[in-house]
Amino acid sequence: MPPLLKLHAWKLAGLLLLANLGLLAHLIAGSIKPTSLWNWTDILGEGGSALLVLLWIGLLLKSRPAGSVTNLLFFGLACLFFSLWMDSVDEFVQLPAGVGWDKWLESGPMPVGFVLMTLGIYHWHREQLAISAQMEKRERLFREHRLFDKLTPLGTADYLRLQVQQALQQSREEGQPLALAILDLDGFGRLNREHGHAEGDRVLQSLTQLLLLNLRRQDLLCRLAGDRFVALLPATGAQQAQQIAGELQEAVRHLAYRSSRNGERLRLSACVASVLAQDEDGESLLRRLNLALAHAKQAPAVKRA
Ligand SMILES: Nc1nc2c(ncn2[C@@H]2O[C@H](COP(=O)(O)OP(=O)(O)OP(=O)(O)O)[C@@H](O)[C@H]2O)c(=O)[nH]1
Repeated sequence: MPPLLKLHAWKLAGLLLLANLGLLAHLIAGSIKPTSLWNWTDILGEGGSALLVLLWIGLLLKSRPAGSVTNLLFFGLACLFFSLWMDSVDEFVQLPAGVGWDKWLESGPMPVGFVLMTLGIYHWHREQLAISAQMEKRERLFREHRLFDKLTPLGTADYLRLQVQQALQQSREEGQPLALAILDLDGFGRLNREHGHAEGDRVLQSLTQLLLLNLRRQDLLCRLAGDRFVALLPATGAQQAQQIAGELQEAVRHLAYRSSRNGERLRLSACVASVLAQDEDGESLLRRLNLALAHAKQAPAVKRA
């Protein structure tokens, strides 16, 4: 049995039974009209409408999950179908004068069907709103996923921008300082060329773990680009930020990273800088941070180390 019939067998059997009972009642009470009396316009209009409603019922049951909304829509459509079917039957069957029940069968289920359909469509609308709200949540989650780096478990530059904006607002509200520290590996391009891109990836992953280990719980580390990382340091003054940046630089210098090819030690070093947030927006704060790094890079290596 097709799944559609299996799921809605009772409903469909009930509709079929009612439609046949209606036909039977007409056949018992009346007689078939001669074809010369058939009104083809009515037959096509009413019979065609009944068939279309049957098609709607099929599409409805095929496309919707079983449940109360589907039932309301089904019974609504079933009433419309029954009315139209009875209307079509009296085009072929002549009932004796004085019979009135056929008018009830034709007109009675129609308004009931419209009421059920209205209720069904109203609940369908509410169901759609709930589904849309769920989709929106998923979409937000998906969008936020895109803000995370693929290589490291860190946020991207876009994520950093969002977090900096929020942190600036929070620091203003709480009257706390906010600082940013930046770290950029030295000669990473050369490391890539000499040891391969895959080795470079592993260096970035180890470096990420190292930096995270050396930061506090409240700090946020993001990967700004390539070999450049930024730490957002809430409730941190200029001096403390400088100290944290210096510690990160030291940690990188002491990292005993061994290449995966022959286990040789790859010596790493990094350039760091830090800035204290002023009364400014996130973009200008990040611009100042990059500028501070550019200045630090220009300083002689001996002075930096
Ligand atoms: N392995 C690897 N390399 C990357 C990735 N993203 C960027 N890079 C490389 O990182 C290098 C960064 O180059 P630069 O900005 O010149 O950095 P650098 O070679 O360390 O130069 P300085 O910072 O001036 O010392 C480029 O060669 C990029 O191809 C990545 O995800 N994985």
